[in-house]
Amino acid sequence: SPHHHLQEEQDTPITRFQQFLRINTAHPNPDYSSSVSFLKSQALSLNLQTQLLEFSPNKPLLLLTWPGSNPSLPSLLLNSHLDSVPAEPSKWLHPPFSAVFSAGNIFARGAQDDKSISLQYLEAIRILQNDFNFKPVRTVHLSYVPDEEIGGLDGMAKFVESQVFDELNLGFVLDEGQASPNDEFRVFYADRSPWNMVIRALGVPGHGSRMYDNSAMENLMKSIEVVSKFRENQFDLVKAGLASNSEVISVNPVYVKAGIVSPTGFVMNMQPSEAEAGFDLRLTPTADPDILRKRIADEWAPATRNMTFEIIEKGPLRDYMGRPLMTPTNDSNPWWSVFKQAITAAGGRLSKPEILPSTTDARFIRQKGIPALGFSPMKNTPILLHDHNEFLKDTVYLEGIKVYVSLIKSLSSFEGATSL
Ligand SMILES: CSCC[C@H](NC=O)C(=O)O
Ligand SMILES: [Zn+2]
Ligand SMILES: [Zn+2]
Repeated sequence: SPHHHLQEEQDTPITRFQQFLRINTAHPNPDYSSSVSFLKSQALSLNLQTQLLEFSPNKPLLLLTWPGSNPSLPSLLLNSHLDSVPAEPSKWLHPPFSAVFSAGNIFARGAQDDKSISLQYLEAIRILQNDFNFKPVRTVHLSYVPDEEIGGLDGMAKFVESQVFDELNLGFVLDEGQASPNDEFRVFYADRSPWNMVIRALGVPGHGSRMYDNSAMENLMKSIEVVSKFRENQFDLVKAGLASNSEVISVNPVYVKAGIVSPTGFVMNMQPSEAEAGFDLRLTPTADPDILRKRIADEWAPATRNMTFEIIEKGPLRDYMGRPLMTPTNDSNPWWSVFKQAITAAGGRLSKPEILPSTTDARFIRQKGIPALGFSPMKNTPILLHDHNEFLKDTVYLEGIKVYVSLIKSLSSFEGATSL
């Protein structure tokens, strides 16, 4: 239709957002090269410097730079990730990488997490250049990193250890947050840290009809009961209003694996000699990892019941000084008041700073001792990251750009001392 034709011809913040969302960045094969080309062309139109880094084969990291008038001051970094979690198209109203515009909402995997901020940063810079003729004092960098959704080990974790990163001389970093269902923006000063835990049981095999002690399944089920009790105690704190969701340690079972399998299915009359279960654990920044490990060894997977366990720590728990990975949100952090004032100046209100229930690449930045806040300006928006039918409203997206105009303006022209 002519109308459709007209829409395709337009180049607006919304059509640029749709174009970016149409790149299939889902794991396990995110199309990094198309995303990088798209972002590079945007960067060129803004006269930003571009640097393509590659810390792992075929996992590019795009670094953009808007030089400040006083490059000796610590710089600002606006970070986002290039990749997305997968989607199940059959469970969506619209194909997840079609970026369909429907009743004001743009539907796509990545609309909230986190392609919105990837482009809002750039759109804000476009406005600052074109409408305000603004020139930053501090240099502003933008990083587009691979692999955040699978732990960041080939992305941000390697970037922060590089010489390029050191030479950025970063003073403050903004990374992604989560949507806010109410009228206040949310801001995150810490992440919970993930542990992948597998517990395994060995036990006495035997005929499916026999009752005896110490089968692998019995041993595993006893453990699952103990873990469930711990989970319930943590969750009770939340339900009683004594802690928020992200202020307790979460543990959730994600798989169980056992049974003797034949080509026709599970053998029903044999009790297996091995069984295992996997759990997603999230530790609060101040949780004591040694105490938790001891609890796991003593109570969740006791050797006395032929149990073993394995923990894979997905990233750091402490910074180089041994401190929990938390960015101060008080007067000890000069960036905090600049951040807060910039939100107010944009007409926004902030809710009390929170710990993020999930995990982002900001933990690698905080580990280096650099202050970082998680922030995605999406208010009056349902929290749909990793969910079906992820969407963002056009007006929310556009208002977010204005918030970043204010933030980039304030943070990059702040000339006070900033060492924490
Ligand atoms: C093991 S690190 C995984 C990071 C991931 N980040 C976003 O969802 C998360 O699960 O929180
Ligand atoms: Zn994300
Ligand atoms: Zn995510």
